[in-house]
Amino acid sequence: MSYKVGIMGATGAVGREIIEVLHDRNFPVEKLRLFASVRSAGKVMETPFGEITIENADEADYSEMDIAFFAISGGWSQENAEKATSAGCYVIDNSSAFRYDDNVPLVVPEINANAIGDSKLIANPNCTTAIAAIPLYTLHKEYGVKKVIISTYQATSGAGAAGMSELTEETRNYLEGKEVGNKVFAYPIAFNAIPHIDSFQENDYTREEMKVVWETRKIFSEPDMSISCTCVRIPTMRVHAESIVIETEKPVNPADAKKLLSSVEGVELKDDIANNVYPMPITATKKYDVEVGRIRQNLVFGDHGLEFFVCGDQILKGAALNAVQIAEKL
Ligand SMILES: NC(=O)C1=CN([C@@H]2O[C@H](COP(=O)(O)OP(=O)(O)OC[C@H]3O[C@@H](n4cnc5c(N)ncnc54)[C@H](OP(=O)(O)O)[C@@H]3O)[C@@H](O)[C@H]2O)C=CC1
Ligand SMILES: N[C@@H](CC(=O)OP(=O)(O)O)C(=O)O
Repeated sequence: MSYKVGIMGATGAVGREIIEVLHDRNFPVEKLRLFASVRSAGKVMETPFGEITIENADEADYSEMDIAFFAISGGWSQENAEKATSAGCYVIDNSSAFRYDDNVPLVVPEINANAIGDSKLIANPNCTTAIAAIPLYTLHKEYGVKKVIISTYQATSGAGAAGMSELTEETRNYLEGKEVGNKVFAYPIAFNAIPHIDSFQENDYTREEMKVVWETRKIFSEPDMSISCTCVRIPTMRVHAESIVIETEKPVNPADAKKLLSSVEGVELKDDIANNVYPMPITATKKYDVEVGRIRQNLVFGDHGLEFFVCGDQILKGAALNAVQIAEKL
């Protein structure tokens, strides 16, 4: 069995990576179609599947596709998902448009693949959420996680291809002594750290921070889990890093937690401080597994608390890889 696959937003940071992951994982593709805006329509893209001419996403005929990966924007997904699913096409949506809809499964396959059921529309989680999810869920199952506090260090590619270009251009401007500006980010990103990702909410958290709360609860089926997050943009190209503190129901110790996490699919334990081994964006880049390390007993919660650091390629596990894993489950 092989499938007719469409990628909507194929020229973007996530779309490009979906093409690579489909090829790398030998997804059974009968025909691959690439779609983007009218600006890109007609251009030819080099892919591991050969040269493919980009089509206008607004004119897609979904009856010609079995699965469509949506990687454009929330608004575009809102406008087009129904058209696709009613034509019999499965939609795996990378945007936040449907994640909080009770009728749409929000899936990290290693955790809640069974939530897919017979839904034609499946939401892919926020990247910060997806990267923390597997180590957190593993510890939750074993020790019962009562409270979670996360601080993030998020890469510019989280803001798409334009975010990466702004980092490169503004770093060059800075080093050449030229005026430094900003369009994608709220302030110049070069040599900076900006505690502001997505819009501010009524409770003074940002929407990115609240996504971690809402989505973790939904994926874990734990509607009351106590979670708080601070999201910060830093001048890296890709990979989101997260410092995570948990309080647990049962006593927990770092040695047992390391042993547990070392056996989990999707996690690479990088924890050997004697040899300076720990997670970092430069080692986690283009890696499917999320790196986990710096695991230690938390000083505040004592033997009922852990503190650790994760680094995950947010274009992969936070978007393209997770989306393709959902397609594999389908
Ligand atoms: N970057 C990340 O780490 C993550 C992103 N996501 C989500 O994935 C989606 C895509 O993000 P990302 O790849 O980063 O974004 P990019 O800005 O890098 O890419 C956007 C893509 O959408 C296309 N596009 C833009 N406007 C339109 C339009 N009006 N009609 C049709 N196509 C259009 C672009 O085509 P063209 O080149 O022709 O302009 C491009 O292919 C978003 O919903 C984002 O929130 C989710 C998790 C992580
Ligand atoms: N907001 C994330 C990336 C992203 O697109 O997330 P979402 O799919 O939840 O909008 C970041 O900027 O790092």
